[in-house]
Amino acid sequence: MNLCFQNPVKCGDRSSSLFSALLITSNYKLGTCNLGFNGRVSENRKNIKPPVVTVKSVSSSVLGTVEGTKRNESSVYDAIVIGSGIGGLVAATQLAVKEARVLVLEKYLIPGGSSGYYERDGYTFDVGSSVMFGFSDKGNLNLITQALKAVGRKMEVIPDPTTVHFHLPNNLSVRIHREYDDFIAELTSKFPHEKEGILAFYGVCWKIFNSLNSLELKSLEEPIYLFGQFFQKPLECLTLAYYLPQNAGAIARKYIKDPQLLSFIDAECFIVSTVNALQTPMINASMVLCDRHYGGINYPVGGVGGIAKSLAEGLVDQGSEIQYKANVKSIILDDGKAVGVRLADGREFFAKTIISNATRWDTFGKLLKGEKLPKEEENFQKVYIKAPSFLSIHMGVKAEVLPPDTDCHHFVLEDDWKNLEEPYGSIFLSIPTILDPSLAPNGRHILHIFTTSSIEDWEGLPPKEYEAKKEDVAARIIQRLEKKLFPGLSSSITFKEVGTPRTHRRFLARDKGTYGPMPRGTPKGLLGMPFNTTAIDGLYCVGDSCFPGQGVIAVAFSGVMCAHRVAADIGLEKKSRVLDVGLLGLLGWLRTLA
Ligand SMILES: NC(=O)c1ccc[n+]([C@@H]2O[C@H](COP(=O)([O-])OP(=O)(O)OC[C@H]3O[C@@H](n4cnc5c(N)ncnc54)[C@H](O)[C@@H]3O)[C@@H](O)[C@H]2O)c1
Ligand SMILES: CC(C)=CCC/C(C)=C/C=C/C(C)=C/C=C/C(C)=C/C=C/C=C(C)/C=C/C=C(C)/C=C/C=C(\C)CCC=C(C)C
Repeated sequence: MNLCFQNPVKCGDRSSSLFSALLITSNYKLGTCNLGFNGRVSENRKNIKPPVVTVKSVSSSVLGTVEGTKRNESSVYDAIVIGSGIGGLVAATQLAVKEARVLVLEKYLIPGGSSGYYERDGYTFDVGSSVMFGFSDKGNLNLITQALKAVGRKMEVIPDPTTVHFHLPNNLSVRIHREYDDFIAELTSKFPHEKEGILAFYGVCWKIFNSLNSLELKSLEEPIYLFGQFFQKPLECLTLAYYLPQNAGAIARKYIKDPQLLSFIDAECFIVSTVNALQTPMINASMVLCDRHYGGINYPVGGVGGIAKSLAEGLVDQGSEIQYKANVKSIILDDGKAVGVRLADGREFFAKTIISNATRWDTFGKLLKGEKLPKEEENFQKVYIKAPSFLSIHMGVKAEVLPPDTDCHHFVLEDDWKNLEEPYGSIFLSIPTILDPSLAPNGRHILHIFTTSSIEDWEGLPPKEYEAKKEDVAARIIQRLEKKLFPGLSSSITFKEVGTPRTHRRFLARDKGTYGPMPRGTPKGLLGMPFNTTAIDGLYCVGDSCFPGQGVIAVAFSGVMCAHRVAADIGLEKKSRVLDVGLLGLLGWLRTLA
């Protein structure tokens, strides 16, 4: 079966033929899905009409001056966002509430990217993760809740009592309880001789988390804000600066000696970073290892896809726009500055700033193809490689196959710790219907199973062999779960779709279907991770190939940071040119040390 990710209706034609057919090459009105110029729009923007772009020639050079393309004031947006993943949507909505005029261009039919959804046979499947950090009503780090609130949205959520149930070698079984004390009690019962080490390691995580939670989160590339935070919260900022270049594994080894416990901490890190603890930045580890107990993991009623839908609606309420089936093929440069984008169907749009939610590899390798790769991007690609993609199995099963009290999320690594980072070595499993039964027909559960897999394993196969291989690999993964967790699983399946790295590449437009950036060696914590500005004037990146990396809450933070930096650059926030030059230079230099 060919998996058609995310399509909420049916497996549809994702080509731009519809738009190509509609394309008129001169003086055409740009149709948008929704042009709701209502909401909090300033006086001088209230009467803005849908923009009219006069296009004399759609074949102007992507690399040089945009000859033959006339841009009038009203056709120029404050920002164009390429892609509507959570990173792109948060950047767009945060700018829109600052009264910027934003246009989001999404290749697919619905918003959300990896955080989208699709519906089949009465099931609503989350495309990606169902584990939502940052979705509580507490503190400063609930970035998903805050992003929705900024555009007047709130989703009903269901608290998850157990973040993950680990099933590990030597029959080590650990549940990550919502209550921190319950989790510590369970872990120390398995490793009583390491009680002090456990408390010390997770204690450092809390120190970092509490520092993060005390800050107002904005762009670390904007000096007025950053110096302001250092002035108001010097201890917390110094704590964060101290841990910025450090990794979780090295800190764990200061306190913990038991090799099996250290492997458990590797697994804790692997599920959020796809690498072991020695390669996982301590700030990121602290964020997830504590937020799950502080705000807790909360699942949105109706599925994860509702987050992106709500953000997209909120964006339109603010007077900005989103267009679907809008496949950006290139970024238009004018005298070295990013000024617009060109779509696969030939349409062009212009803006003061361009924000790419495509990965940095796609942005610089495809959307700016032919341009010399800037030094900063070369450095990024030296330090980070593309993490493998996933093989995903979305299934509907008869409810009775799950024992009572089954947890929602599981991580399975059966026999050998060495397999943790191997392709197909470990298995992630989410059963969101444990929390929200409305996602499946009565008497059924959803099982979303995923395991790391590389595109190289799936390329060059004729269609029949590709289909057969999908079935074969999926059957073996299902058998492993049947053996470890749910006897009778194979015979209880009522629906099954299998996606491969090729599916991820096709539907999420991510180079090699990558899950995100992964350090080539041992990184210096987060030091080498680029922020949002790029070497191209007017071009910004957002999403998981920006600081702080993979994860829905992480890309939400990158969206918040990006919006703040862009707002400062287009005059919607305070900025100091002199301080900017100093800070951006310093950060660029620090990255070269990573
Ligand atoms: N890849 C996965 O399987 C997976 C699974 C679970 C969670 N996640 C997490 O989701 C997060 C990713 O969020 P994100 O915001 O960085 O991005 P994203 O990949 O979720 O979204 C990017 C969006 O940009 C669109 N896009 C890309 N190129 C385009 C183009 N040229 N023109 C128009 N649209 C284009 C895509 O269709 C997609 O909707 C990461 O944190 C990742 O860890 C990923
Ligand atoms: C600048 C300089 C130099 C200095 C300064 C200092 C300072 C002030 C600093 C600051 C910093 C900051 C603020 C930072 C921040 C950070 C953050 C927010 C981070 C975050 C992070 C997050 C993350 C990483 C997340 C992630 C997550 C994830 C990935 C998830 C996933 C999940 C999954 C996959 C699921 C699983 C499942 C199963 C098991 C089934």
